[in-house]
Amino acid sequence: MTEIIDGNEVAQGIRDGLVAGIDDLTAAGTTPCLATVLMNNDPASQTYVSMKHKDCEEVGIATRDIELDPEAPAAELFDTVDELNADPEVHGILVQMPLPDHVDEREVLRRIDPAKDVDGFHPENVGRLVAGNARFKPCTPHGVQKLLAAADVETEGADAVVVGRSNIVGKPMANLLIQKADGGNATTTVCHSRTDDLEAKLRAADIVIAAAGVPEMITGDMLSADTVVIDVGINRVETDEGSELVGDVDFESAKPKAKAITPVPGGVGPMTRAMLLWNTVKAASAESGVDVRLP
Ligand SMILES: Nc1nc2c(c(=O)[nH]1)N[C@@H](CN(C=O)c1ccc(C(=O)N[C@@H](CCC(=O)O)C(=O)O)cc1)CN2
Repeated sequence: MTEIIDGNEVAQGIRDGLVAGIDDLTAAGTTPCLATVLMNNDPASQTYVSMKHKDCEEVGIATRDIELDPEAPAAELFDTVDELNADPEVHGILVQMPLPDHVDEREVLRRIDPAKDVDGFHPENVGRLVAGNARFKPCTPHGVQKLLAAADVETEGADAVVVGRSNIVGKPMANLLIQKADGGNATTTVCHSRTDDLEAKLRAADIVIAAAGVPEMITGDMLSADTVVIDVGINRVETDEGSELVGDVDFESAKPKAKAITPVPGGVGPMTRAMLLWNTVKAASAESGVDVRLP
């Protein structure tokens, strides 16, 4: 019987597991605080940011909610980041992606204080992750690791295939899977739009992480029996009945082939949010010197 890995349930467990540490930090005079900066009018981004704030409120993390006009000059965003970097009450800074075309994303990410970079996208933090000494693991791949662990999926010795090579998911995911650490030690192949014979690579995989951003591109006939399938894609598509969210995996055809599979929605998305809280608590703990146990 195929296991459906419930991301909402695993994320709730992470949030519950953070509360004691947040209470300890707050009692010691440091309430963890996440600042989000939104500079686009995309309804999906607005939803994600408001969900992040709601999650923070549930566990006792304070928030700052900054919205900038998408047409404002890039300097306004840089100034905002500088102010948040200098604010001792802010422990985590998240600039919601995507940014408007006139803003250089790399320049923004370089500007965030690496100790407050709870997305883990600053070059210093990317370098630390690659070197096996991560400060903040990027939230989506970290969430995938937690989902695999919750489903008792052994990565050590497994053949893992990551489909997608983005800086946010594909590259850090592959790096985590090859680390000499829990949730790593997998033999990892990264596939992308120029990969020859993707199907052969997928059929040879024990674990498939789909993060290509192409709706339902991976179908059941491309998979071997008993593959673990983690679907990172979150694509809004139009249907006769309106619009719906689908993953990069065609869930209905993949489910009977898979040993375990994540749904969309309710799979990786909630974990991305939960691991953002995790990183914010880690940042507050490091800044205050108060050690807390992280779930
Ligand atoms: N600064 C960042 N920007 C973006 C990131 C990121 O990690 N950091 N990732 C993505 C989007 N993302 C986070 O912001 C994100 C996507 C989806 C969800 C989520 O909870 N999805 C739900 C469905 C929500 C809905 O109903 O629309 C689910 O899958 O169940 C959370 C976060 C791009 N930008």
